[in-house]
Amino acid sequence: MTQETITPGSTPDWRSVGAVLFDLDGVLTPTAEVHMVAWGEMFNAFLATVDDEGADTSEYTDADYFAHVDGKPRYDGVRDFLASRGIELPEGSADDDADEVTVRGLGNRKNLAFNEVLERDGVEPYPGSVLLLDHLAEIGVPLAVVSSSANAPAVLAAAGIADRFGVVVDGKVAATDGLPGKPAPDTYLAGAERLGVPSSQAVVVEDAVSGVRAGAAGDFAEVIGVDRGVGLETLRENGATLVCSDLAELVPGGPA
Ligand SMILES: O=P(O)(O)OC[C@H]1O[C@@H](O)[C@H](O)[C@@H](O)[C@@H]1O
Repeated sequence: MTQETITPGSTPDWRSVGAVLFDLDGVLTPTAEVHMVAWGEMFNAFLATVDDEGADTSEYTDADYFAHVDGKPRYDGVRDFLASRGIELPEGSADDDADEVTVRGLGNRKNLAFNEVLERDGVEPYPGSVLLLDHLAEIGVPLAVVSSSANAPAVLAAAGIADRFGVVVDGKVAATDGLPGKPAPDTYLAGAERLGVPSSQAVVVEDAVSGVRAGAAGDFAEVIGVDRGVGLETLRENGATLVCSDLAELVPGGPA
């Protein structure tokens, strides 16, 4: 795979693509921002309670999100961030109540905050992403969503785009089927397989470092990185073969 940046007039040849596998949060909907706020509130409240000289309890920032949490399954994000600060908690169980101080308890706490915002504010898809979905539907390319989030079906429904995808591999599907989360390629490979398309003919579209790594670890035709804050260079360095700032740039004849 070679690396390119979208330039005016150079869009992928979508008619030769077997399928497109989209990440959701930050690619189709601006919900990465909702996740970021919910994680920040939860982690900073938690860090304020940590009394351990060996732990780094300085403020959790967006840089922590991009480095340790973005794109990963919920509890992997908690575990990886805590490890970066020298903090280890018991795992807990998936149905821990959100008050318990465990990896799962903290993840559940954040999930309550995320769902509160989703219910209160709703969500609109990125207009540029809808333009690309429209184009791909018009030329008949099979589409899947491959998201680490267990909330993906609720977000797709709230954004009014659920019916555009033949397959959704979300955090719950991955847990049920025992699929390792991003940065492992397994959820993307499962998306292609469920659409009945060889992965080598499928394109991955991602905004997170863990996600472009997942794409690069599979044998996909292309890994497109969309920069929503991670940075074009970082996306490239981690395996994106093509980078852009908005999916409208990938629509033939669209804004470049
Ligand atoms: O907690 P959820 O909704 O299952 O989501 C897990 C992760 O899903 C990813 O899609 C998001 O990029 C992350 O921010 C989020 O933490």
